[in-house]
Amino acid sequence: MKKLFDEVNSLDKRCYEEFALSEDILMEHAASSMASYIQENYKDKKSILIVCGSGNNGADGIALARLLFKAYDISLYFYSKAKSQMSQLQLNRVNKLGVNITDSLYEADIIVDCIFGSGLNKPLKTDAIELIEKLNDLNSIKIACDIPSGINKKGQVLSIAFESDITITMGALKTSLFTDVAKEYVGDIKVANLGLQREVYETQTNKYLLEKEDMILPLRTKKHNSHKGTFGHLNVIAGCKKGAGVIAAKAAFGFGAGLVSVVCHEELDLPYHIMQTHFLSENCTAIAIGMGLGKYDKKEIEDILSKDVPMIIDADLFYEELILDVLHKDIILTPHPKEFCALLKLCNIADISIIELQDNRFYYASLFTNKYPNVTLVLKGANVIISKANQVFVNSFGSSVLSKGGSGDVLSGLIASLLAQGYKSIDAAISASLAHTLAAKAYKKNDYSLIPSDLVEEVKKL
Ligand SMILES: NC(=O)C1=CN([C@@H]2O[C@H](COP(=O)(O)OP(=O)(O)OC[C@H]3O[C@@H](n4cnc5c(N)ncnc54)[C@H](OP(=O)(O)O)[C@@H]3O)[C@@H](O)[C@H]2O)[C@@H](O)CC1
Ligand SMILES: Nc1ncnc2c1ncn2[C@@H]1O[C@H](COP(=O)(O)OP(=O)(O)O)[C@@H](O)[C@H]1O
Ligand SMILES: [K+]
Repeated sequence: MKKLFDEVNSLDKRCYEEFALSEDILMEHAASSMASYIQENYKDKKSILIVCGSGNNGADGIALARLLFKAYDISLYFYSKAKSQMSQLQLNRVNKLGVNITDSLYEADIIVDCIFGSGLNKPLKTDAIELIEKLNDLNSIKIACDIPSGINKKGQVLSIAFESDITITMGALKTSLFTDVAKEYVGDIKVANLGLQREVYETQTNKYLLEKEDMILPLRTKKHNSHKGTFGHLNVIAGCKKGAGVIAAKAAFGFGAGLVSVVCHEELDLPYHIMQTHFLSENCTAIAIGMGLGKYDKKEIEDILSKDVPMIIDADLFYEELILDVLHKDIILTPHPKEFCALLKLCNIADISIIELQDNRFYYASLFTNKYPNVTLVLKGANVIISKANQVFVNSFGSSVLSKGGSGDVLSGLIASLLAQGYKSIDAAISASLAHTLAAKAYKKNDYSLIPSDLVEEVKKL
């Protein structure tokens, strides 16, 4: 996993104070990382338009113009006059070289957005909105310097933002690049070193971006003397919408649980390898409950929730007060944003709209897991936030391939399967979430066509 930071100003400050690096050195490395990236990846391209604002994000762009001068046909466009000390210094340097400064926006092969970076501190004015709109309409390769202009430090987009293909971010990865809203704009994210190796530049953090290597698949090869019970017995509680529980059960079986039973009073038409019971199995090693629950018998659900068995809770139960009785336990919750808003309200943490939540996902996820430190929260979305106590992990591998009914049930099944096989809650949540999104990534048919069973088939091949 890679470290994530809410801000890097303090990290830059440490470079000046502890390592005697100057702002000029840091900026030279920032610009030079962008120059190398462009030269390595776009050898065949000719023209580059660099669009600058008045602060140091603009200064990065002016320095980039100097570094690529003569290697490409470079033009600088100024949204506003160079104001910061560094941008004036950089401007002085390019003026001496004779870099072209233009007042027209044209479709260069590459556009580099250096209008606003971490200093965006107020809503965009109309002229900035119009500028970004025009840039977005151009059919160029689009690179954002540090962060696409229009995204603020919290990862919010108040009006519009630059739609980049690549964001080259300075020093370290920031949480603002991993909100659901930002995902529409950031493209591929690269990190530029600022004159120090990343491990030296970075300090401690409690937030991490998950990588493929963080997925630990159930390993059977070390368990030779095994039988089905070795790999756990999952009980999935089916409710009114029985399909949800059945999807979860199938996903769980495909992900390694030795036995999977669906608990339901009505007779179900299940595949032969999935069992049905009317009550919890004596030997069950994990429970999945909530998906498709609908109307239920309160006493029966209370009884199930009171069991001392690893448990994942999903969907309809986030609207029920019953859930308050188990939030002190080591359980996993997998709400989507609407369900999480309902849960926050039930817990008296906040009464907020989905928009407010989506604008502050990290904040509310942490508020919740700080209040309930034994719970592992999997807050679903374009970038899934997994949090326990004060630790936060982000899974950014998902895509709209997953925007289909039933995708969440597959995720619940995968998590439940790992719980049944003995994973700790946080490990089950991380590995299953990665398996879920990487399976979707591996799906090769048309984006729109995925059904839950396709996802399970891809999970089997990971
Ligand atoms: N620190 C370092 O060592 C390194 C920093 N680096 C780079 O510096 C960047 C941060 O630079 P920064 O702090 O100068 O801020 P930046 O993003 O250029 O914007 C500030 C300017 O924009 C203006 N402005 C703001 N909002 C506005 C609005 N809505 N509409 C209109 N104007 C608005 C604001 O105006 P003011 O608030 O003064 O009115 C000010 O003039 C960072 O992202 C990275 O690229 C790298 O080189 C690595 C080393
Ligand atoms: N655009 C997207 N990008 C990434 N992941 C997505 C996207 N849309 C949906 N997902 C994922 O798909 C799943 C949907 O879950 P949910 O809404 O609970 O579905 P359901 O209840 O119908 O099974 C979540 O894991 C979510 O993170
Ligand atoms: K920018």
